[in-house]
Amino acid sequence: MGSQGSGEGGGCSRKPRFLCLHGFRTSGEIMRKQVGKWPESVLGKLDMVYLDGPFPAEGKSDVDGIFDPPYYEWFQFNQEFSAYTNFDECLEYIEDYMIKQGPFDGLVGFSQGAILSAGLPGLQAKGVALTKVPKIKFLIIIGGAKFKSPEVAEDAYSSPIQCPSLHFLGEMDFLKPYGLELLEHCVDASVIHHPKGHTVPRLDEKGLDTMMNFIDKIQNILAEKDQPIIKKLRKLRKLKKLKFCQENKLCSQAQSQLQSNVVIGTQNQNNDTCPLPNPIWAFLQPVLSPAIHAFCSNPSSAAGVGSVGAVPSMQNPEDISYLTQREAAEIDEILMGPLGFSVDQLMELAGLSVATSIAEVYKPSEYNRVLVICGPGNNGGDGLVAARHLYHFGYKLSVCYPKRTAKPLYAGLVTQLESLSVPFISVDDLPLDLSKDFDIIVDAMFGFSFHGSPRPPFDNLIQKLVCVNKYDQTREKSSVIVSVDIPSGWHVEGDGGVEGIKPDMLVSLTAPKLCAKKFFGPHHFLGGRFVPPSIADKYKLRLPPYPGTSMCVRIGRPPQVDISALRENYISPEFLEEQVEADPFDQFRKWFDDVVAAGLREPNAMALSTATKNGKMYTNYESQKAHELSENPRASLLFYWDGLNRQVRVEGSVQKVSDEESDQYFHSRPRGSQIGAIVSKQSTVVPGRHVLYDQYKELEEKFSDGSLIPKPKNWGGYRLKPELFEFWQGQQSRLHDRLRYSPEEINGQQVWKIERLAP
Ligand SMILES: NC(=O)C1=CN([C@@H]2O[C@H](COP(=O)(O)OP(=O)(O)OC[C@H]3O[C@@H](n4cnc5c(N)ncnc54)[C@H](O)[C@@H]3O)[C@@H](O)[C@H]2O)[C@@H](O)CC1
Ligand SMILES: [K+]
Repeated sequence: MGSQGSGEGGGCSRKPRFLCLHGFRTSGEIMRKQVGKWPESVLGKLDMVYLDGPFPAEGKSDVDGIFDPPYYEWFQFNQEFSAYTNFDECLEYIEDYMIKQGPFDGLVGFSQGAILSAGLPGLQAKGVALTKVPKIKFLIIIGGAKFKSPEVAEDAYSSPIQCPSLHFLGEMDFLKPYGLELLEHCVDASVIHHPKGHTVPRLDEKGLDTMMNFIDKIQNILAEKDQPIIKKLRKLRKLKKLKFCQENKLCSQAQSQLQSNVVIGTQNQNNDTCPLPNPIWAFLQPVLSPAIHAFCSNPSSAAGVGSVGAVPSMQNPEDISYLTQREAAEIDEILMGPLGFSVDQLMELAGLSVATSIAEVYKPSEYNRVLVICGPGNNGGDGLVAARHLYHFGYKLSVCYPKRTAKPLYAGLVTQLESLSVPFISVDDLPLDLSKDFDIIVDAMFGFSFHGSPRPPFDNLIQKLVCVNKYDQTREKSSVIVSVDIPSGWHVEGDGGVEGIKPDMLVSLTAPKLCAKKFFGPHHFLGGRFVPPSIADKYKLRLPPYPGTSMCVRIGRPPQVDISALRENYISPEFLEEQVEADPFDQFRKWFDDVVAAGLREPNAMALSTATKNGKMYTNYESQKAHELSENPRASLLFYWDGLNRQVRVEGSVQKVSDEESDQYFHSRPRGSQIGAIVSKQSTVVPGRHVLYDQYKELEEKFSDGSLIPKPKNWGGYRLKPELFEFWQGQQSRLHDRLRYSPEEINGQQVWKIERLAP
């Protein structure tokens, strides 16, 4: 009575298993043929089992002469379809089959089989049917509708259908209006529209795309459900990572800054990056002690104190969740309904994310003139907020907002911009070629509520943006287009190709929408850091974590760059001999204060470089620093402050500090760092991170009573006595400032000689 498909079970990559319920007075075999029109790329991904209805056809079949008998029916009904016969028997029959041949993940139904399939999850939830088999997780409904029997319908639709469902709606299908009613009742529905009538249609390109997305989605859900252990492990790993990072605060930014400079700072190796411990103040107060301490955990290797926490990023776009239009709107409703957010709040955060994403990629020194084009809805509101933040970040803003929304929120956003003297430009006053007047064009016209084709004046504005791409092909430095949430004019789910705007950057908000799969520009960012776990869980969102306190995170790989073309054109204030402090310690303190005031991370991070007697610098050998220092007790420290285009290099002689001093400093550090120093036998090979972590946990427990953590014997500090300073500041056209302070004796007095060096 049933006809098996190409099943295979077990494992996390198993195919979703569907029980297929055929149409009235047809059969499992006929349905197999009907569905057989779908390509192998679909059928090969599903395990379909075709079951015959329990009752032989009691009358003529519509497919008589088209498909061979026998024909079956699931239950019988009166003329109005309002009363059923043998319905309970039908339910029992299906349950019985599912017990014997299951488990099944979902149901595929056509016509009467579709009405039945779509009603079963509700009946199951009510405890009326399928009580002895696992919950139905997915539905594929072809030419379906709701039950007409009020009695059955009451049980079947007492709550919305929660499981993911895919609905086929035929333009010519007499059941289409009822199919739409059913659709309304489904919480997580995707739809394939087709031009045919009441039939199982072939899949056109668009339909195939929707089907593949649906299959992807259910496979992911199954993988999650089938892998609770892996999930737990992943969670555990995340937790461990978080904990470890919290206790080892050396920022990766400092690391990369240092690496990007001349001195390569590889922790534990010849050139160390280490946050300067508290005794830096000894250096900053030269009267007391003109020396720098570089504390290292192992005098035989002289290494840094922190650990480098990698900034998390989601490199593979395939690993990310994409939302349908419906899901995006639903999340919006949940956030602003039960979760208590207001639209102003979300808009502010969304707009800030857009501004920070832009600032991360396009520096105001190079891309200064920004035009924000705002649409009539919330996407336009995000644009207005982003414009305000960009203004404060140092960009020169203009806004085009042709269809203003008469709500206080929007009026407020406009007033805020007007008070900053940001010009509002009408569509007519925009130049023909936007790329002449603007470096960045922010497309905030339409977001996830866009439907159909753009109406005036947005049709023209979108056309203008399409032209920007064209004009710019001839220019050396092109203007860039940044789209907020969705490239305006694109269908939210990516249907119908992506003919229009081709943005350079897309900032997806909350989660990328399906159309973002077709974004191939160089910069895809995610913003809207307000999604609570309840939503992430409900929609099974897989999104990259935001690094640190950032409001945005890059999705996918950063664009490939031509390393030889990497060149920063620095803009810095004057740095003249006449203006600098006579004493390099004072000058250092001044710059250090600027760094602190600018809020740069880890201002005290530095690279320590040693040299052997013959002056050769080492970088990546097994740790030899202490050995080298004993051979040649000279070293150089490098402070690199990227945010201010500044760098200070200090050279001098190095001495070990007293054991008491090391001991005192060791115990001034957080207890986590103290334990970390014991655990890390610096520069020795470790079999895996877990070894360090386990030892760490063990010691943490041992010292959980607050007792004194003994300083490891081989842990101590070095003091560098500065003998030469070089202050560097990046300037335009690579005419950087370099001022060197070296000691000189004049009339028997030691003074600092200041000389400018060629860049
Ligand atoms: N949680 C969220 O989901 C958040 C969403 N936000 C933003 O809100 C956007 C969605 O906002 P809305 O729902 O207001 O919708 P949109 O901003 O996408 O656009 C809706 C407006 O566009 C008009 N429109 C639709 N199709 C059109 C067409 N073919 N021609 C001309 N006009 C058309 C509508 O009449 C309406 O005025 C998101 O994309 C995102 O940018 C953020 O503000 C905050 C958080
Ligand atoms: K947009």
